[in-house]
Amino acid sequence: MPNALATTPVAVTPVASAQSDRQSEATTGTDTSDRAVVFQAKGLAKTYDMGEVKVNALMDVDLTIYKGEFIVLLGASGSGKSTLLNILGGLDCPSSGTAQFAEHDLTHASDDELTLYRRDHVGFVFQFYNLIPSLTVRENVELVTDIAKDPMPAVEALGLVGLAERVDHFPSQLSGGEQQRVAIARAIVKKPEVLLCDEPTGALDYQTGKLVLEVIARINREMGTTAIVITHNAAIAGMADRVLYLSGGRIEKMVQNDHKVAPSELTW
Ligand SMILES: Nc1ncnc2c1ncn2[C@@H]1O[C@H](COP(=O)(O)OP(=O)(O)OP(=O)(O)O)[C@@H](O)[C@H]1O
Repeated sequence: MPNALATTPVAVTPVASAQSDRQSEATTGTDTSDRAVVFQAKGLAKTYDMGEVKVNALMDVDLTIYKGEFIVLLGASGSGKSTLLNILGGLDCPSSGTAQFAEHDLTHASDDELTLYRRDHVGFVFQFYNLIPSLTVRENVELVTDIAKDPMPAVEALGLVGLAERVDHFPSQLSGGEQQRVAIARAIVKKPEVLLCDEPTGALDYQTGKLVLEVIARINREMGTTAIVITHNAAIAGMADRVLYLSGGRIEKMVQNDHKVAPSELTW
């Protein structure tokens, strides 16, 4: 089987991209033409076929995401946010349309190719931290450094999330916010190009949620990691470069923020 991820070159022309991007650029006057494209989706659709019932989770999504952007995905429950994130992260495949990561074709990739794609390029953070309770904080992060191509030391990643002093503790000895920061360290230790976060503050209180958002913003700012964050909290939109509003499986609106707000300044 051809290695679609490794071999499919794609001529990407950012300005001639999605209608919704043109709408965003027209609205904000932002010129993104000189920036590298990380993700490009065209006519993306996902239908879950449940026999008699078909669920159109995603429809007609055109989207271009640029290197280093901080994107927030907002939308009602069931609007397709996780479906879109999962396709971009190689956890799911579209029913039609195309999705590209840089020069890699995600649409026709095999399971093995998607596994390699996720391993080499993507860091995931979910609402629940999924740490292994019997391993220390350092060992949880080293699970990734053991298989990654060019990781940073686990302790360095834990330093970036402010947990250098806690490396020999077990998850049960940490608060929820600290465990989520370990999960972020585990996601970024392999220096992924993209960090995909599905409701990373969903299980956290106000102050702890802000701390976790600060960490994600710092990774985005200091490592240049493209970040896409799903949230139900509209206040978080203020920290994004660009906000995508999903409704009924479609991108309803995109808004470019002229000024980003630091998470510490957000209120809700
Ligand atoms: N594996 C699946 N099988 C069938 N339907 C699914 C599946 N996954 C998602 N869906 C449906 O697709 C639609 C979009 O779901 P998705 O999880 O992407 O929404 P969401 O915006 O992330 O919602 P939430 O904010 O509640 O997490 C929903 O109607 C959902 O029920």
